[in-house]
Amino acid sequence: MSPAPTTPAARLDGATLSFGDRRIFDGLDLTVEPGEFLAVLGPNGSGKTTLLRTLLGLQHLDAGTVTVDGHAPGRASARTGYIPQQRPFAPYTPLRARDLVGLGLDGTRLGLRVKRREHARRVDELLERVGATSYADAPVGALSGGEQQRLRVAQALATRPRLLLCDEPLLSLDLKHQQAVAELIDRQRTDQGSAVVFVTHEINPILDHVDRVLYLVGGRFRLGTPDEVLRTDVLSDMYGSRVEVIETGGRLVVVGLPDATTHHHHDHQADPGEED
Ligand SMILES: Nc1ncnc2c1ncn2[C@@H]1O[C@H](COP(=O)(O)OP(=O)(O)OP(=O)(O)O)[C@@H](O)[C@H]1O
Repeated sequence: MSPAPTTPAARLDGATLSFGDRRIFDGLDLTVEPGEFLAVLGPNGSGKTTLLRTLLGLQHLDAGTVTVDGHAPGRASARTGYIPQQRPFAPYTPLRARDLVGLGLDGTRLGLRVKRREHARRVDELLERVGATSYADAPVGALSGGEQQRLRVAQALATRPRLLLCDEPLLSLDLKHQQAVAELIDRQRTDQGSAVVFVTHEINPILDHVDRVLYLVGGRFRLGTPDEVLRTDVLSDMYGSRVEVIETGGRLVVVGLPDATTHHHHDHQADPGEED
């Protein structure tokens, strides 16, 4: 049974969460419509990954509600695709490219388990979709970062998710691969109406695809189109100091961000498969 077309892909109502005395979300309301591309921006530690974990059902809120495609998030795993932050595979990882993509199908619930031939056909289709057919049988550890990332996209698309959660999927890719991976993700929403929630530090590679931006800073948020949010007055207000947004050659450059907001990573990765 497919849900009514108006069911939001994801919805947070009054989401409130603190870790100790650190407020991450305070009355966050967010509705992501099917087919919408939402970029999530903000400095280190502002709660971007925590937002994805909330939508995966891995992080409980102190108050407020969350639904994914109209259901509690933990119950929506087949409706949710997840591209985790990029960690390169170890050189001798005993998986071929096609095995990795197949894991995206195997992870679904028992009743949905597909027959072997259908499984192989679907893996081939996914490999082709991300342009990975030529290295389908290569060991994943031997592939370049960009090739590995294409496979992760294919894996996340395996269940034709209603909601695609992406945690900095362009990190450490060169410009060409950034564009290619961004386009693959974007195609999923235009072809199949998936909503995309895309965490990033760098808006420019996806600026052409983005419908709205959620900007998180210190427990506060702003939500709107890139033009509404990525502005000198809005960001200066959020950071509480002068931050300038300059547009140059179709790119947005943000100048004057406080020091603590330079790039850096946490390593609390989640495997949504564990929840099933
Ligand atoms: N389970 C947890 N327990 C305690 N603190 C946590 C937990 N999960 C996250 N935090 C803290 O909450 C804050 C937000 O973390 P989160 O990883 O969501 O930030 P982020 O915006 O994704 O940051 P980055 O850009 O550095 O990846 C951080 O200060 C982090 O240390």
